[in-house]
Amino acid sequence: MLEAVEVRKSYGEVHALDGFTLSAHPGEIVGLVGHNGAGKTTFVEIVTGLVAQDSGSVSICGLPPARARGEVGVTPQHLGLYPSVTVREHLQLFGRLAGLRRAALSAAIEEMCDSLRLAEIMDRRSGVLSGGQQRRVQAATALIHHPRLLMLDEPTAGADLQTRQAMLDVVRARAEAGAAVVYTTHYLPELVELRATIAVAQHGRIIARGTYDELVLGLPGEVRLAFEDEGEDVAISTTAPTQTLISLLSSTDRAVTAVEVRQPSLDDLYRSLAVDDVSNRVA
Ligand SMILES: Nc1ncnc2c1ncn2[C@@H]1O[C@H](COP(=O)(O)OP(=O)(O)OP(=O)(O)O)[C@@H](O)[C@H]1O
Repeated sequence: MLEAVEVRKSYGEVHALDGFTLSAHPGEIVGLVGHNGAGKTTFVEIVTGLVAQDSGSVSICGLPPARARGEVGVTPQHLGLYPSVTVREHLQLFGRLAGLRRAALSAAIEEMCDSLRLAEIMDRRSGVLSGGQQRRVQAATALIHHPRLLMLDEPTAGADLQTRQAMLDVVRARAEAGAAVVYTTHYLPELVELRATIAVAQHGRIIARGTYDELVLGLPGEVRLAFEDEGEDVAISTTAPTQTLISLLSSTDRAVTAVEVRQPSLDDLYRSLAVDDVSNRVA
């Protein structure tokens, strides 16, 4: 579905992509993660045909990005809606651009209205919507034509719990229906919920690729206990936080006032891969 091999893109001396190789298969959700400046958005821009790579190849359903636009749905990181245009008009516009007409267009608008909970805002102009509502509209414009490849660049940034859940549900449903999805995020629990595979980007290349179990399971999380007495809190780094908590609770006589269980996070993953937080390598 999506095959990108050794893609390079520089802006002056900044190597935004420096041999970026990634594929996504039908039905697969690839969680693309990495520190700020790792090259995620640049990759999304190249796959969606907004930016041309300097070298390397990108193919979508066997076609280069410029000829595969109809196969791709994209939610850019920065919202790109027309402030004076209503939600309904956005969906009509994007649906028509994708070739939907009459009954098929109406059915697609209805589907987006239901799955992304847009009913109450359909006739409001996008400029007056909240950030989370705008995120849902943006997602609807990307999904309306059932593209075979979804490029979703931090689609839940700033979204509340309800919006996030609606978005995750619809993305998972699209993957189950056979779409390939590239989903960038800074939030690991979303990828767990999406049952995504994970690709870690650093300095414009993918440095680790695998399932959650392969990359994250087994990394240490943390258990913390606070006590009623004046004694110190206990904090233990452990690969089995829940079991550790149970055994700590059953082995102490002190009165516990608070417990905290932290599962491994993306930062733990980056640490395990020795990913540094420095932006880009410069020539
Ligand atoms: N149009 C541009 N002109 C100049 N430099 C750019 C441009 N677009 C991206 N860059 C640079 O390329 C590098 C990669 O940026 P990119 O936005 O792809 O990172 P990212 O992984 O998406 O980061 P974030 O998590 O912050 O969104 C950064 O150093 C950025 O400053």
